[in-house]
Amino acid sequence: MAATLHAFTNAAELASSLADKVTERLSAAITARGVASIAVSGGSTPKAFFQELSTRGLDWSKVTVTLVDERFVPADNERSNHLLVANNLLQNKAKAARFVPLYQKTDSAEYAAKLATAETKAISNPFDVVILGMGGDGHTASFFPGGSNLAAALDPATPRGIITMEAKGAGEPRLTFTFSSLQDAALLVLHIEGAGKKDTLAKAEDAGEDAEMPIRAVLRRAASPVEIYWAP
Ligand SMILES: O=C(O)[C@H](O)[C@@H](O)[C@H](O)[C@H](O)COP(=O)(O)O
Repeated sequence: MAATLHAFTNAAELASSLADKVTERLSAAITARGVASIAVSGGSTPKAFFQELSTRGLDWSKVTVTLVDERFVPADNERSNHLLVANNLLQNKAKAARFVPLYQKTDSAEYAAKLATAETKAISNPFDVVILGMGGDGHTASFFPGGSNLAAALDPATPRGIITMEAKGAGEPRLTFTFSSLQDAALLVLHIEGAGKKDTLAKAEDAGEDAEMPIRAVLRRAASPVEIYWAP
């Protein structure tokens, strides 16, 4: 499906525009179905956007927020995406939203993935909004090049749900929604910032295997149009 680039002068302008777009989509879902869902990525890029979105006026009590992926660490660990979202998105008006974590206090990431799949099954699918990030190596979600479950994660036949991923550069074991869970969101966004990520995107848009730069699976095979939000 096609990708559209939305380029902004600076990160603040991008954050405000993306917050408006997401608010519009979530509000439309609430009007249509009475509920809305959004899955967001972690990392450093989305902080300003989360803070902007947290101030927007919509019926947050009807919104379920979850994560595209999570590090297998508890929510009080500084590497936790849950902590990032709690501190930057689930505040102000967005405090009223329901949050569904991926991390589960279990002995293994595999068992946590099983529990998280059951926990997240009830969230509307497709998602109303998915916000993806991208690493400099072309990973997105926890679809890392060389990842332990990369083929399964990117396989459109893999059922919706959470699987584990281990990879060099990923740090702890990861819990990630599969490609099939994310690729048909009503609003599918790739949020990247900086010249380096723009270069990575250009490389990803070139020929090559999806497995080499997993963001390619989204750019090439997502059922939904990919809205790329970029600022220098
Ligand atoms: O858990 C994570 O780290 C994210 O889900 C991951 O996919 C992130 O979006 C990219 O690694 C980009 O991270 P930055 O925004 O920090 O560059």
